[in-house]
Amino acid sequence: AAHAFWETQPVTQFSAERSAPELPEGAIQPPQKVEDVRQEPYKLPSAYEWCTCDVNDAQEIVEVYTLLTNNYVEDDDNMFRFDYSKEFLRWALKLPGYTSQWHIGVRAKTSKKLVAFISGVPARIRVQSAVVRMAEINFLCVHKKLRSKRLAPVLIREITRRVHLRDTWQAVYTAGVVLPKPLATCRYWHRSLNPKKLIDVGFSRLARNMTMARTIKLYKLPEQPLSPGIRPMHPADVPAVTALVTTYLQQFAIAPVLSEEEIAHLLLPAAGVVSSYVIGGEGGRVSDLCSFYTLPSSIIGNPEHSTLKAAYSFYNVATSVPLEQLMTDALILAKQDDFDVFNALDIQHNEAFLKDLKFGPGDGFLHYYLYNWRLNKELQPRQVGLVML
Ligand SMILES: CCOC(=O)c1cnc2ccc(OC)cc2c1SCCC#N
Repeated sequence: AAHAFWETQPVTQFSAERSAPELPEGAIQPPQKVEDVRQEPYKLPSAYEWCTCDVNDAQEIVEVYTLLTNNYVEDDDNMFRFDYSKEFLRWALKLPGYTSQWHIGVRAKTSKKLVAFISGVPARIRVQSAVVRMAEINFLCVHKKLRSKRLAPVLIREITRRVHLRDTWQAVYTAGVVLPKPLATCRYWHRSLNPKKLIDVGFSRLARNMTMARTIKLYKLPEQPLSPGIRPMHPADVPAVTALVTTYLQQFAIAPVLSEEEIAHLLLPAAGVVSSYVIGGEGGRVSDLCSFYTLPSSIIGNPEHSTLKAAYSFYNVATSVPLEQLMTDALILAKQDDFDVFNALDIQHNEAFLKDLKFGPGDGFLHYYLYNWRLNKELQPRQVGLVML
């Protein structure tokens, strides 16, 4: 049944033979007009109704948080479940140009309980040389008790309809599962900052020839950053950081095109949400940037620890110091903020520092997908510049 759904969608099918000549790259569907888009919402099972979640409403953001913290993505061993905070969700869903029409909920008609959610935010994504207006689709979640009721395909069709109504015909999304057809398949790497806790929860194991004391020593970091002059980013840095990031992202096959407003929203430090540090260059320029976002996870069923404090590598640009040194500073700054682990995908230039900075490969993959855009060749992780929250 899952394949039946994806076979109806404008995505590259698995069956796409190594046809020669290859089908043309770019939009899969012919251009459509907004006035031809279906006006009515798709049909839900009779006990449920659509709603639009107002993330500015204190109560409604709590409902979205509660649904996700109890029912969103878990790792394969059900050891962790993402615990996106309310502040993080507001930040991720209120990107410049957002519309609450793309913050879609499903409620039980009787109890009015929120039982499912899917979101989209507008983005300009460059795919090779084409800059395409897209929706970044995220936070697809169906309550555990309503799984295999085929609600996810209805949520996907409904957000597609609402995205079409705003004259947007492409989307980008990621998933830990393989769907037709990955644009790129990336791997998570983890750098212990609190090795004892990661061993306590059973994520890491003590190496047979190592004591706990030796293991703690192995992951120990300096108290202070190595790069002279590294400091938190502040509003006056936005133009220079936008220039630095824009130049840096040119080299990747898929990357966001970010305005100053989007750089300000995404990168200006927000406690418990996103941390960004810069090294100043001459004349108000910024020569280096490192950033990471805060995404805790619930630790499922552990008597000793309930939450894992995880930092996720975001956008990092090194032009005046070695990338390894800049990322070591990111680790030091994350450790100072009491993070237990620093996570990074093998995208951007990350392969250059993962092993040397003592990251270990995770057992999870993150697949990137495009909706209604064909690329004839799968990308290598190092060709990916886009980080999805
Ligand atoms: C200690 C290393 O693992 C994680 O940080 C972690 C935490 N929470 C999760 C929740 C759901 C989940 O579902 C795939 C994975 C994790 C992971 S590993 C993959 C993310 C990264 N890095």
